[in-house]
Amino acid sequence: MSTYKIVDDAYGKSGVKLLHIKRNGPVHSIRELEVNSQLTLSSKKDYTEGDNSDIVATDSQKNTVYLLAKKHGVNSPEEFAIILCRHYLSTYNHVLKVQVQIELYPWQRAEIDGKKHNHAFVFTPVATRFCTARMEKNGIPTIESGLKDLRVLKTTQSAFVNFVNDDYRSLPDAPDRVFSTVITSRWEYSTINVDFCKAWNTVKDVILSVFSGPADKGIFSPSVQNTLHLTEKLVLDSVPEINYIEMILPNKHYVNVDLSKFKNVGFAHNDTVLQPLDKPSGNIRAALTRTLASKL
Ligand SMILES: O=c1[nH]c(=O)c2[nH]c(=O)[nH]c2[nH]1
Repeated sequence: MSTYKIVDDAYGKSGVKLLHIKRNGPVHSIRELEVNSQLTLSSKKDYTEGDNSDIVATDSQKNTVYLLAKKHGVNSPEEFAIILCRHYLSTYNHVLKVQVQIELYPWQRAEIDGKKHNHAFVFTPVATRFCTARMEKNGIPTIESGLKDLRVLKTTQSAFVNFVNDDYRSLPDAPDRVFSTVITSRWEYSTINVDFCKAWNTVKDVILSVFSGPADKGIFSPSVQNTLHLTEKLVLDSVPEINYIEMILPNKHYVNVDLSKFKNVGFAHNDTVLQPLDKPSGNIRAALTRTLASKL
């Protein structure tokens, strides 16, 4: 007869959306979040016996998100995720493990005639910020943060040459090409004593500066791989509380259009016309971690 063991289980509510408004006199600040909480219980009788007596309903988890936002406010998404983890573990003896994922909507304070507005905001999707907090009974929370959908493009200072030249190659060397990608990155903190908003902005700024270089001259990239690695190195150098970072860079191709057949159409300018390709894209990924000696 076969015997079985449940090896991985968690349940919760995903897509709990909330807008938190903090009023400081006439100056209002907002956080719009989407929260996903997942609990793992000590007993599996809900799965095996159909006994619901230990289940903190996913509907109650939704209520908890709203109630704790009202009670504690929402500072950074990371801090709010930790508040939720601690709440479940301290309120329910039989909750063994909690994972809270939060996505932050990219609202920015509006600027009117160069002045920051008291209570108007603009949706500015430069990049989406997200985080995950994980905590076990009697443990300490671990935090990972990240960004996604950061789409960038530069028109020069990128090359791709000297790669494998064999019967399968058709791509010519490209000493000067367009470099465009949609950046996803996630990183792990070695501590929760971090200014999470400052750290997130530092990572975003490092990513943009290694990709772009100085405003007038730019910075040369010999490959997506090398730019990815230099970015991760500078992130670990810039934020000591981060001990691991991973980046995924799809290489969004912009290909030449062959206009050589159109001999009778004159071109007054030496402009470039390229065709953006949706698919396929390259897909370059790597993670960088501190070696033991350099950990905090
Ligand atoms: O930066 C690049 N890395 C690659 O691995 C690769 N492969 C490719 O076709 N173009 C590029 N560009």
